Order: sequence, then C-alpha cells, then structure tokens
Amino acid sequence: MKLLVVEVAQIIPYTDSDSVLNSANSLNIPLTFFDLPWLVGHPFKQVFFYRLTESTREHFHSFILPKLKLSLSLVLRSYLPLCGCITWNPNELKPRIVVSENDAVLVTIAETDADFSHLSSYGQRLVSELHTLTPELPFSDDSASAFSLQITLFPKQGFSIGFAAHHGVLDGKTSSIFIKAWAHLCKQDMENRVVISLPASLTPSLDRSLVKDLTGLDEQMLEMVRSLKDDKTNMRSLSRNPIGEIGDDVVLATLVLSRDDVERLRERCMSQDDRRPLHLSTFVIAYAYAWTCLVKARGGDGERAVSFIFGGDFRERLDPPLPTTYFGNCLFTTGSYKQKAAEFAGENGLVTAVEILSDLVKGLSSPGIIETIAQGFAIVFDSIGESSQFGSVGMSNKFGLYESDFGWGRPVKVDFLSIRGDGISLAERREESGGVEIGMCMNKNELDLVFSCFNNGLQN
Ligand SMILES: CC(C)(COP(=O)(O)OP(=O)(O)OC[C@H]1O[C@@H](n2cnc3c(N)ncnc32)[C@H](O)[C@@H]1OP(=O)(O)O)[C@@H](O)C(=O)NCCC(=O)NCCSC(=O)CC(=O)O
Repeated sequence: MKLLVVEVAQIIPYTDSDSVLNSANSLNIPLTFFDLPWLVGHPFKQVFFYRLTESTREHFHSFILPKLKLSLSLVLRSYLPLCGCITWNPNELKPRIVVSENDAVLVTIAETDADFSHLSSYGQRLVSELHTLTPELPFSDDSASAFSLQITLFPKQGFSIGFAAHHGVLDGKTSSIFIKAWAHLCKQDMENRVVISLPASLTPSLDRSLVKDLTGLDEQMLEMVRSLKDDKTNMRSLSRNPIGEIGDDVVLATLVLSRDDVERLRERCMSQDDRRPLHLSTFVIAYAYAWTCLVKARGGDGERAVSFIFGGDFRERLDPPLPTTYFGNCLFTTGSYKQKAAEFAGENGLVTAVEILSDLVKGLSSPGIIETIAQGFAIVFDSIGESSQFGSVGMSNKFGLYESDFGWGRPVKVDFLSIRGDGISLAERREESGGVEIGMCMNKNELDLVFSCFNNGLQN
C-alpha cells in the first residue's frame, strides 16, 4: 500500500475574547498520581473509518477537510491540553502539561491507494498497514507532545481519522469523549448551525485540584516511574523506552460476540450459590471468554503461570466522585496474577475466569482501595516477566465510539491499534446493542488458533 502525505497542518484552538490563553499566560496542568505511571509508556493509537459515496479528491479537499479542520479548532478550545506538551522542570517534583498561545495539534493529511473495504473489515489485516493511518507523536528528553491526528483519504471510498495520544495526558475515556465532542461540532457545522458550545456530557473538566493526594501517592508513583526507566542517567527524561519492530506476519482482527452469544455464555456461568452472586456484566463475560481462548490456543504446560489485568475507571468510584468528563487519567489497574494456565484452559476455565473478574470488579468499590494504587502497578510490572501469558484490555465496551458521526454517518469500523499478543481491546458491537467487538493482534498462525477456539467455544 502507498501513502502520500499531502500536508502537515497545525490546528490551533479557536480564539475569541473568552479564550483562556493569550501571549501573557500559558495553561499549566500538573500530572496527578493517576497520570504518572503512563509517563514513559508508548502512545495509544486508534483509527476510525468513514465510508463515503462521494469522495473525490476535490470534494474531500474543498468540503470535507475544511469542515473537519474548523470543527477541530472549535473543539480544541475546550480541550486545550491536547495542544500542549508534557515538560518536567528541574526544580519541580512532577512533570506538567504546558499549553502556550498558538500551540497546535499536528494533523497529517494523507492519501492512500489501499483498499478501504479490506482495511476497515473485521478480518485479519496487517497491523503495519493500519499503523500507517495513524501519526507519530513527537517527543524528546525535554518535551513530549500530547496528541496528534492523521486524516487519510481513500479516494472514491472514504476516509479515516487516526490519532496518537500520550497516555500521561489522557486515558481512553477522555480520548473517546474528545472524538465524540469533535464529531458533534463537525456535524452541527454540516447542518449550517455554527455552534461552539458542547453539551455537558462532552465538556471536559480540567480541574486537577479535584484529585487529592492525601497520602503521598505522587511520590510513590514517581518512584515507580524511575524504576521502570531503561536509561537511569536522566530520570526526568520524557523519552520512551524503545519499542520492537512490528513483523510482517502480525495481523489485527476483530472477533464479535453477539448479544445472544453473551447471553448464552452468561447462562453457562450463572452461580448455583445464591450467597455469592456474580457480577455477570457483558465486560466480565467477554473478557473471561477471550482470556480462556487465548490460554487454550497457546496450549503448553498447564503449570505455567499466567496473569491478566484491566483498568477500572475511578471517576465515579472516588469519594467524592470526579465529574464523568474529568480530563486526564483516572484508572486503577487490578488483576489476577500467576495462576496456573490449566485453571483457564480446562472445562471449567470460563467459570473460573468469570469468578475472578467478578470479584475484581466488585473489589474496585472497596473503601480505601485507591491508597494501594502504586503497589498495584508494582505487582503488574513484577508479574509481566514471570508470566508466560499476560492479558490486558484497552478501551471499553461502554465508550460508545460508533456514535462518532461527523456528519457523514457513523464509522464503519473503529480499531484500537495499541494491543499485541495477549492484550485485547473492547468496543460495543456496531450493529447491535449488547454485543461486543474484541480486537486482537498477533502472528497470523497464533490468531488462527485463537479464532478456532473462539468459534468452536460458541458452538457448544
Ligand atoms: C471496571 C469495569 C471495566 C467493569 O465493567 P462492567 O461493565 O462490568 O461494570 P460496570 O460497573 O460498568 O457495570 C455495568 C454492568 O454491570 C451490570 N451490573 C450492575 N450491577 C450488577 C449486579 N449487582 N449484578 C450483576 N450485574 C450487574 C450492569 O447490568 C451492566 O451490565 P452490561 O454491561 O451487561 O449491561 C468498568 O466499570 C470500567 O471502569 N470501565 C472503564 C474502563 C476504562 O476506562 N478503560 C480504558 C482504559 S485506557 C485505554 O483504553 C488506553 C490504553 O489501554 O492504552
């Protein structure tokens, strides 16, 4: 596939007399203990595909692109941190996000000859090709960009919107609300209603004072970040640890559980014990099922240690809760560590995984659990090296990303690209409420095995 970069635009937030930024001030947002563990991680990337009936080059450049750029400028007015960079001054304990006047989001405009229908399908696609639809996110030792975008035209087929987001700046919930907010303003513009205000559900709260560190969690998280760095010579460096090359045989595909599939799996797990009701949510069922398929497909020694984790959104779990649109990270990572593979590969594997996940989700509501957030991360990083498989989940089946209609219809497909191996992604099913889309990315041969476990398991 060929990709031609047509332009690299810098989109600055729309300014008026109410604008927060001017030449005399900049916006400074300190990272919280929720943000710090993600400081040296790699950006997360997602791509949205939009099919168009009329998408000649001329129509795209004279009509679609200007609308996308104008609405982006308008929405950035509320999402200023996305225009900024993380910096870490020598005299400051923690890094911060700094946004100055005229700071912009870089938007790469590109064109490709690739087959839109193939790349936006549910089948196996080369992940290296999907990555070409997302931008790089610049960083150096001193500064790391928050967010960048790429809009790619597939002439006469459609276009894609891909982003790269610094996880130290925002989590999947915030990126999802941002995309929906941008789409909302673009759609209004399409209907010739120039509106620059967002509904409350899409308006971010930038108030970091709401996240209270009463027990030294900042310091604990900073200590953990230091321990994770490959380069111990410059602890304040914002450079990322190197990432491995993506091989030519690595594919990404989307497996689907219909609402009926979820219901049938749920029935298999119904507890016979009334004293111990299980949390049989769609998330628990889908993750447990995917996890057992991953373990079964790998095979091997049943005694080998396996672990799996997920992040719980703490906005509404804190006391007092944060606004649901709080901008940033608000994740608590929890998991099951170093269990025997045989426990998940056997006949009772699904029920075992469901019981564990049910307890973990319930455990997120335990009083005072937030004080253990740094120890939780330490266990995660210790267990990675000691587990033959390590499961994780990106995004959520509750983010509603298929609602992101910029005015040309809902996306035909949304793919989360920052998964590999036993890391999966979740999304709600495009075609039906209650169903789930599960993203997986690994070598083709391995994925074929997982597919057959997945499909066979649904026949039983
Ligand atoms: C911890 C969770 C994953 C658990 O999900 P759940 O769906 O199980 O939980 P929930 O609290 O939302 O509960 C809703 C579901 O539980 C059911 N439910 C509620 N009460 C129940 C009860 N007493 N018994 C049984 N079921 C019950 C509801 O019917 C509903 O089911 P039903 O669903 O069937 O209708 C979630 O609460 C959460 O925090 N999600 C956000 C995760 C997140 O932010 N991820 C982004 C990661 S960052 C990222 O993505 C970037 C990256 O990774 O790089």
